[in-house]
Amino acid sequence: MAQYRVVSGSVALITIQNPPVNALRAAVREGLFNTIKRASSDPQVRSVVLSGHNGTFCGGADIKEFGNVSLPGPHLVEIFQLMEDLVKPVVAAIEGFALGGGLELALACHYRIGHSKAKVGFPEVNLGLFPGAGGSQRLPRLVGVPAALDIIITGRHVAAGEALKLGLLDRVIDQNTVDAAVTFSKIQKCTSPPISGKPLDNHRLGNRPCPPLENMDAFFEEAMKRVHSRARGAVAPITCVQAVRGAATLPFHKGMELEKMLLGTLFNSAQAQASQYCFFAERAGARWSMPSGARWDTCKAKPISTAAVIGLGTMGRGITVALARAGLSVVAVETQEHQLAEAQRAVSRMLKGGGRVSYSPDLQAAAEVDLVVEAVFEDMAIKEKIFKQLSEVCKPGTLLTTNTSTLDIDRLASCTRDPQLVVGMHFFAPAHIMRLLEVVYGPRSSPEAVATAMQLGKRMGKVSVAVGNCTGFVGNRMLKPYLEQANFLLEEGATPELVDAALEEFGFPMGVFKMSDLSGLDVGWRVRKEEGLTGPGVTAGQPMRIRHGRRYSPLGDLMCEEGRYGQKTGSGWYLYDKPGGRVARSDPWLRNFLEQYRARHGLVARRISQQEVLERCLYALINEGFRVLEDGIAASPQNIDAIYVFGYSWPKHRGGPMFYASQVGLARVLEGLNHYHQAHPDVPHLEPCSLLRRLVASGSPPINKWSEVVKGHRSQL
Ligand SMILES: CC/C=C\C/C=C/C(=O)SCCNC(=O)CCNC(=O)[C@H](O)C(C)(C)COP(=O)(O)OP(=O)(O)OC[C@H]1O[C@@H](n2cnc3c(N)ncnc32)[C@H](O)[C@@H]1OP(=O)(O)O
Repeated sequence: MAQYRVVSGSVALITIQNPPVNALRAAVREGLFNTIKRASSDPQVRSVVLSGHNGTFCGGADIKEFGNVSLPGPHLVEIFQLMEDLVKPVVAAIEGFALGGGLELALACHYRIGHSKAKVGFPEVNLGLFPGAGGSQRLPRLVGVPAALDIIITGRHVAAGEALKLGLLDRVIDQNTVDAAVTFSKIQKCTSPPISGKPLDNHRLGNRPCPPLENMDAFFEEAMKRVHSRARGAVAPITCVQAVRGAATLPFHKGMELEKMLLGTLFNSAQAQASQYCFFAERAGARWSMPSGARWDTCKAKPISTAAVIGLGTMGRGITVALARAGLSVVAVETQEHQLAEAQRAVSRMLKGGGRVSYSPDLQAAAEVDLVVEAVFEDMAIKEKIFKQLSEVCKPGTLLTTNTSTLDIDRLASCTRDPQLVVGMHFFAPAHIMRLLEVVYGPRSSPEAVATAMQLGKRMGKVSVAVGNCTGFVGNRMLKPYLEQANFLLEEGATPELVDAALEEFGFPMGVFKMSDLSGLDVGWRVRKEEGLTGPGVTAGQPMRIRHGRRYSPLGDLMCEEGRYGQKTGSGWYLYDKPGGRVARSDPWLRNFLEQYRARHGLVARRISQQEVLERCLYALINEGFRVLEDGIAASPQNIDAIYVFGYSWPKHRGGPMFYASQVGLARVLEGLNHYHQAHPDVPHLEPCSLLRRLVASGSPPINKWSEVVKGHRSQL
């Protein structure tokens, strides 16, 4: 766990060994504690080098241990103090990553030498924590308060070059880092009078004062304001500011006491648990499986080096950029000449002149590629035609994928020669930025096709989740009842402002109505027309607020009929200063419109609380999530949560909808749904799904045990 060797005659080389990232689990902490003591008392040893096995220094504390009430083995703070106090120079040899507790370990060393490709950082804030093993106190003393606060609050990875400039690293080298650190440590020994300890004092960060900061009060006030407005209810970023303020104002030992107290408030908090759950949910998608039993570890991906993107609207352009950035050679096809020229300019701008992209107005240009992503207009007839053509044009074995967000993958597959080569690759806008990729398999998609799309997602840096084929797949299927509830709430007396405020306070960056204005109200309108819910498909005399015997809200359709498509037309649920404007203002027209609508339909507006908004919107969405599990469309609640956190901006500190349901308590969610369904019996989305009932009847097991209940439940359906 921590290997000890004496090298070069007098250097104790301590190597952390805990693959894959050398996380500091109990046995590693034990090993570090013992080897530091050994180096201290070994008369042959004059200096110490600390390194990580297999090219990674240390990925920090072991997140898997965090569920424990008290962590076993020696505490990191104790180990780091022992190391800092050592009277022999200690040098960190940093290759790969030094993150979280790994960077705190390096800060407790007297010197830090990094490889030019190394990355350091404090990502704890993403786990609902902050650097609570001395990092919040030592980093500001080394690099100053503003730089330290930025690193701690953002959780970003700092490249070696920047770390050198900040003074976080003493040297950056391109050669073998351990060898360089060994040589460096011996020089320190030669220039330092032996064993007195005094010459190292300036390198013990705990002994140093924080570099002074002018206008400190104003600086921290401003920082706190910024964090409050961005944190959207997350507590960890606020604690980061409090801890760094402690470093700037208190002596080290007092700062450490404050750090301990603050960490105590976060460590087992609901937000920390939710954020840490997200860490593992993000990675769980890679271990995909299909109902056929095909799995990630038994299916091989096809090699892909060339791709074609068909259709260069906003999505197609983003997809082209994402593929090119992943190193593929891309043919971008758009039949409309003016759109092609515009897309070429936009893609070049985004790629800043890099990437291998060629452009063509002709589908024939896709003849030789390994994979196609179709990203044309969301219209089944057009897509079917393109898939037929692609099937004739492309070389045998080309994977044909579609970016459709709702349409039937299997229907598209049936237009092709090789339906097993067809899968969905559902990107999220903007496609070159948003992390999520839903990889949708149809009943005939081959495991190899799924493996290839998943592998490509990984190359693009996406969080890829394999899901089954149904209308809307996982994400949009669950979104439908959420949007529906928001519209019903408007009918009953709420305003877009009230609904959005509740959701934004919950932690979404944008409420549902601001989000609809951003994406364009016409998108859903077109889908509803295709589904025959509105437009010419609706039979004359059909009541406006009922479809297929269920409650229906035509509000979105009426807005579109008024030409209010959202930001793009300058008005939607809100008013904007111009078409394309971004700042939403309340619109008196809308208030009037809603009043008239309610009067026309005999609806009496009532006061609606934020709690009702949250419960109806979120519980309806969660209920559909249980149906998705029940139908086997998603393989696990973790997959659903990853989709929501990385594709729909569900707040990470709430852990995704299914995790949130487990935190609220399944019985309470069930009770809420029962209550709202009784009040609205014509809304099937509010009727609790049978899997939820069964989970509650099974005693509401923790989320990692749901799969057993799901299996039993599905076998009986
Ligand atoms: C008690 C004291 C309290 C506070 C002080 C200290 C707190 C901390 O240190 S919290 C931990 C801070 N560190 C991190 O947040 C780093 C987390 N890891 C990563 O960001 C990445 O893993 C990486 C950048 C280090 C490497 O990325 P990559 O090469 O893409 O690998 P993976 O992310 O797929 O990870 C591989 C494998 O390792 C598991 N893992 C990674 N880090 C940890 C960890 N710190 N603890 C436990 N497990 C870790 C990860 O889950 C992957 O395994 P699975 O595929 O099985 O999930």
